[in-house]
Order: sequence, then structure tokens, then C-alpha cells
Amino acid sequence: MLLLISPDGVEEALDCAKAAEHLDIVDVKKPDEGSLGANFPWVIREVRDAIPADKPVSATVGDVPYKPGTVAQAALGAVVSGATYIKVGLYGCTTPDQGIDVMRAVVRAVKDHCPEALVVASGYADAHRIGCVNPLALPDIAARAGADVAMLDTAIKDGTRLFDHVSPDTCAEFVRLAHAAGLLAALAGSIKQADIGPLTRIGTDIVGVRGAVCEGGDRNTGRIQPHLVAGFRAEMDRHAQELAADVTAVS
Ligand SMILES: O=C[C@H](O)COP(=O)(O)O
Repeated sequence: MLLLISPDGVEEALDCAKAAEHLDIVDVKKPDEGSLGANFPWVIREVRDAIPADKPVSATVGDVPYKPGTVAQAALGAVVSGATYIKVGLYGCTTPDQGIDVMRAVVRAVKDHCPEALVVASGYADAHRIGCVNPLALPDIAARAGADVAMLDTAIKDGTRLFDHVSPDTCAEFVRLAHAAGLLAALAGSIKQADIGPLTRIGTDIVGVRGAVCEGGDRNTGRIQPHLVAGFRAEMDRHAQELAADVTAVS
């Protein structure tokens, strides 16, 4: 499982750089503009320059409306600025067809410029609170649009977690659907260390984290702490080893 950490700008990206050996993807966000709030192009560029070259930069395009042209142009801005994972939160899409329209436009805009960039279609585990597409529709939306990753995060950051809205069994189904469609599956949403075990067992490819690696566990007032990133990774490694031992014991 890959660890994606979301700094809110260049200063926190430098803290991520101090913990670079413990993380896999640096995800540029602007949390005060929403769960998947988009940051400025120049911030994406500065973060790209601030972290080791072998660490991919992800950038969120925002909690987007159903406006394929607008979103495609924003996605191009993110990839031109140096991001190679382009994340789109389908906040304003109320049907799968709307999600596919937006994601197809994004895939074309991104891949015309950088064919090897990965496009992430993100839905929300708490979709029922905001009226957007059902979480389990995301793998099909992503696959039909030609995206690479299906993701779930939470839209409302009020302390509730991924598993408060979508059970581990439903997350397992999400991962299964994503894999059956040839996609990677990414899960996020106030993930805590206690959630790593179930996420590992269901075969999650990417776990996205911010609050759990911020001072005081607070994604808004706390700042990312390198030692918390290292601790989170250690717990991931422990669960991966346990799972590998279980698989060996069974076979
Ligand atoms: O993409 C991952 C998010 O930034 C997760 O943030 P969170 O752990 O504070 O919910």
C-alpha cells in the first residue's frame, strides 16, 4: 500500500521532504478551499522543486462542479505545474453520466499533455450528506472515462471517518470493483492508525492521509510532523508483514 500525504503548501511539503523515506506521494491541497481544495499552480511547482525528484507530486483540482470544460482546464493547469497524479473530486456530479463527462474531459486534457500522468476520479464516502454520486459508482466512472485510479475521501471534515460512512465490507467491494476494472483503489477520509489493518487486508493500493500526521491530529490547526509520518508508515509496514505471514501460513 502506498502512502499519500497531503501538505497544504510549500512549508509542509518541506516537512514531508524530511520524512521522504516514509511516504510515496506528496499531494498538494488547499484544505481551506474544501476536502479536495485546489492549490495555486505556483505552489504545485514550488512543492515539485522542494521534494525529492523520485517522489511523485499529486495535485487536487478541487471539489468540482459539473462543468467538464472548466475542470479540464484546471486539470491541465495542475499537470503543467508538475503534478503527475491529478485528483478530481466529483462533488457537483449527481449522476454517473455527469461524472463520466467530467472525467473524460480531464483524462483528455491531462494525457494529451503528459501521457504517463495518472488521473484519479474521487468520490466521497459521505456522498449521502452532499447529494453526489454513490461511492460504489466511482470505479465504473473512472474506468469508462479512461482514468487510472478510483478514490474515496470524505467531503465534510467534521471528525467522522471513512468507515463511519462506508463499512469495511463496502470498501472491500470498492477495491474489488476497481481492480476488476484494471484501476488502482485509493481510500482516504480522516484515516487513523486503527484503520490501517482493515485497509491493508482489503487490498487498498493507496491510502491518503493528512489529519493523522498533523500535530494534535488536527488537519486544520496542526502542521504535518515528520515523526508522525514515520510512525504511520511503521504501522503500515507492521500490518503488511502480518498479512504476508497470514498468507504464507494458509498456503
Ligand atoms: O487525500 C487525502 C486527504 O488529504 C485526507 O485528509 P484527512 O486524513 O485529514 O481526511
